[in-house]
Amino acid sequence: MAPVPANGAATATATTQEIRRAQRADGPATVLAIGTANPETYVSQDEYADYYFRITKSEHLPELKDKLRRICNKSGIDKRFMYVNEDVMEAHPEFADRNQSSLNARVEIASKAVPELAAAASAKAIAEWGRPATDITHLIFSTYSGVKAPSGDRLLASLLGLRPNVSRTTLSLHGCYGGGRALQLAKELAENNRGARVLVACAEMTLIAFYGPEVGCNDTIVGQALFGDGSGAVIVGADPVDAAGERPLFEMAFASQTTVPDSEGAITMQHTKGGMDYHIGSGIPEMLAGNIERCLADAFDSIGVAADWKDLFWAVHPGGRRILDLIEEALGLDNGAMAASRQVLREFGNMSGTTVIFVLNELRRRFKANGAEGADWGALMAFGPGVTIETMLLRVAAGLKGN
Ligand SMILES: CC(C)(COP(=O)(O)OP(=O)(O)OC[C@H]1O[C@@H](n2cnc3c(N)ncnc32)[C@H](O)[C@@H]1OP(=O)(O)O)[C@@H](O)C(=O)NCCC(=O)NCCSC(=O)/C=C/c1ccc(O)cc1
Repeated sequence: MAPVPANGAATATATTQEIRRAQRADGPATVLAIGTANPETYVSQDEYADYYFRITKSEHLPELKDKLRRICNKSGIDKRFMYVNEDVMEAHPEFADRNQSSLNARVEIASKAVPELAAAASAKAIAEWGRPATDITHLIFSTYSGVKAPSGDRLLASLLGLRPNVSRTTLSLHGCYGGGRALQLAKELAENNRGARVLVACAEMTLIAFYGPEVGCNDTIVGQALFGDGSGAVIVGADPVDAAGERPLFEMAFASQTTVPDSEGAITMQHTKGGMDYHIGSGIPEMLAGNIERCLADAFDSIGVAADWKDLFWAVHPGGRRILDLIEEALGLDNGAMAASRQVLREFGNMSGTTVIFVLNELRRRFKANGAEGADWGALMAFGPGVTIETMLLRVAAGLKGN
């Protein structure tokens, strides 16, 4: 057997197994940096019902406006950032009516604006990471907000000045679990490619699914009360290089995906000539609360760690206030356990797959403020169409300990 040098490079006579072993990282994937971005304009939740019915010229539907106001009041949201504003609606009045053809115009705008928003979040993550953008080896871009080919990952790579042989992947239509999916793939890439540095960028804009209210379509009212725009970026890599200033924030210990049986119709998304249609079933909070403990227990069993839910930190996708309430209840947690998720929901709303990265960022901020005292294991959970539940077990890493 030919020896493999200490730097991991295989010699010319090495076996394929030795080459394979040399390609793998030694340690687990870690989160090395996080960045977030939002469009410039935001709307306060108190004013949203008046604003939305005005810009979609729907004042003739006062009952629906009252319903939207009722849901906004119970949403746990203070404000949301959105690309769509009065100027966009002036320029594209057809966006208000989903029975008119508008998909082309939406995709035209989104195919530039969404990668630009992703570039803003990614640039912040790269600056925090401290290494040149050309050291990024893999890019995973997740969005459903208007896709065409060549896909947004190509534009994003060129906006950031990534190297020509960066290995790019776009994920689409994963809805609110896109961030969880992208992070799991980043973990696999980082652990299977020694030295890999994976940029995960998620960006969503409600532009693709923004239209006026319709009698009989309560999904639109619920969506209008909850969804916002944002982008989150994470740099993932194993075996952090101290000399390059890399300081790991979280270790990614385990990741899994679960599909809830008989749930196909519960959350759906589909492109139509008038944008993207979506359906949000009324029992989603109950469905998630009824399935989440099994996912967590299976994940911890897989790695042989006995966990008490009360001792974990939580990065749960805030799909809606009631989802957080029911999950906390199902797991027997205190009302403060999901404070990071609730804060992100309050400040930004539900930004689909991007939201969980904002929650991770908020957790990091909180840990930095208290030196990560007492924290060790945590769970990141994201949900979306399928119904799909993404679970990732995290561990606080060196970069969060001490101030
Ligand atoms: C904040 C909510 C919406 C309301 O709070 P509540 O404590 O349940 O309050 P109420 O029980 O008093 O309900 C208020 C109103 O909301 C209505 N409602 C309550 N969920 C529903 C319901 N899924 N249907 C249709 N009426 C409802 C409910 O019927 C009621 O109507 P009304 O009696 O006329 O006042 C709460 O139910 C909540 O957090 N629900 C979870 C929402 C949810 O499932 N989110 C996860 C899915 S997210 C997703 O699929 C994303 C897709 C997406 C797609 C496109 C994008 O651009 C971005 C994203």
